[in-house]
Amino acid sequence: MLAIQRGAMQVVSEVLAGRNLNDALSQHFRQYFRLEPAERAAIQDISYGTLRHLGWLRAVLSKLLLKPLTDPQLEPLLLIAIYQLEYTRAAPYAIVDHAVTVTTKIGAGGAKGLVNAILRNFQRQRETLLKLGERNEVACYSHPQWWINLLKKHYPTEWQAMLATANSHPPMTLRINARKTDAPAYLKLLAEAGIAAKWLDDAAIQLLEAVPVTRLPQFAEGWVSVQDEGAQLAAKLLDLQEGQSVLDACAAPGGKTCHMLEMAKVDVIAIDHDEARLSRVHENLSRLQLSATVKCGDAAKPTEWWDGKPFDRILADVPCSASGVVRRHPDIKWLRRETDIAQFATQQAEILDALWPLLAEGGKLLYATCSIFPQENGEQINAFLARHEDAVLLPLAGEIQQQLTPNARHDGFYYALLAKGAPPAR
Ligand SMILES: C[S@@+](CC[C@H](N)C(=O)[O-])C[C@H]1O[C@@H](n2cnc3c(N)ncnc32)[C@H](O)[C@@H]1O
Repeated sequence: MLAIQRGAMQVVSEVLAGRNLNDALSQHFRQYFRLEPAERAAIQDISYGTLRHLGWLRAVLSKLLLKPLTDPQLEPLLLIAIYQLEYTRAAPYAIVDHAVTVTTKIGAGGAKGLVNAILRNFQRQRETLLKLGERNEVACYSHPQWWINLLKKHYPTEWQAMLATANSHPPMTLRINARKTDAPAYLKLLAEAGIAAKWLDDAAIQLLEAVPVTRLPQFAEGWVSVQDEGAQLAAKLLDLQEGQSVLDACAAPGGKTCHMLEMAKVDVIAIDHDEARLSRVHENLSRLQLSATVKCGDAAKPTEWWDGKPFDRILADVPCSASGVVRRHPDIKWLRRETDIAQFATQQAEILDALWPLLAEGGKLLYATCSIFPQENGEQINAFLARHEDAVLLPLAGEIQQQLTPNARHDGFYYALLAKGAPPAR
């Protein structure tokens, strides 16, 4: 357990210093390449869990500390150890003993007694500490206060359920490649492989328990991809017709690009401004045996990459707060600042305004975010409609709500389908 605790401590410490959780984990696994798969999985689980429950864990720690910690490494070590004591099945004595040993290994041996005392006090005072959330919303919901306040304001009846969902484990959902098979046939393959699953809708199948993709039948052959059910709506809402030209303006890692190509014979240009992330688009296209034109470019500056031919369909899956997918990325809620929301909204408006002239008359643009904050969603689209007289907001097919809030089936998403017509005569 030493390598596990030390690893989780280092990863959580990096995130608390401002680093993205996935990057911190990948870097750790590159550096400690001899870790066993089970050790990697445990480091990942403890890091995710600690960040999921960070609000409560920090409240507990501050209650147990009589004075501030002098060594910055001790906070993440104590947080992950308290997380393990409360949420994992590891033996409590081993958690405490190993945390004390890690204290020495990281050169903080002088704090061994303190680490031991805090963890033992946690065990003794657990019942009282569990009640910390009664008077402290950050401890109760493990989200920053500004985030809780925004949800209370915009979702007065749903906010508590939304925060609870954001702290839960996300479902693993598959998208069946319609060019290779269909959902009923793939469900049979899953059953034969001993993987329990249920069919949600169209191409979406939810696994009852997450498995590594290498266990999925025909994954390498491109029969299936991992994609949330909410994300699978984008390609469906675009109403694609054979032969259309489609721009996917913020495409990486290519989940929606590939879904569009699986659904219809269309010509897709996939743009993203992040060269490194574009390699994932190439990988996905290649595994699924699909093809698109992939270009590195800034969606807000089309003159740098657009050949002047209007598109029939545009998908603007814009950068956003990602507040609808926090259960998949629990670092997000701690790394975001309230002021980031307005910055995202400005960036999104720039992208939308820059893409609108690229849409053919009669064409459709789908604006998408994985955010639950109205400033990036409904308010953004209302402001866009006020600026563009030739834009019309269309109802979504199948009476799908524009704002999807996260639930047991899908993550939080927002969709607005805009059609381009002539501006009204004056
Ligand atoms: C929500 S993700 C897109 C997910 C993708 N559509 C999918 O389904 O797999 C947003 C993407 O926008 C890209 N991005 C952000 N700002 C951009 C810009 N100005 N121009 C182009 N891409 C941008 C990011 O690099 C990121 O890959």
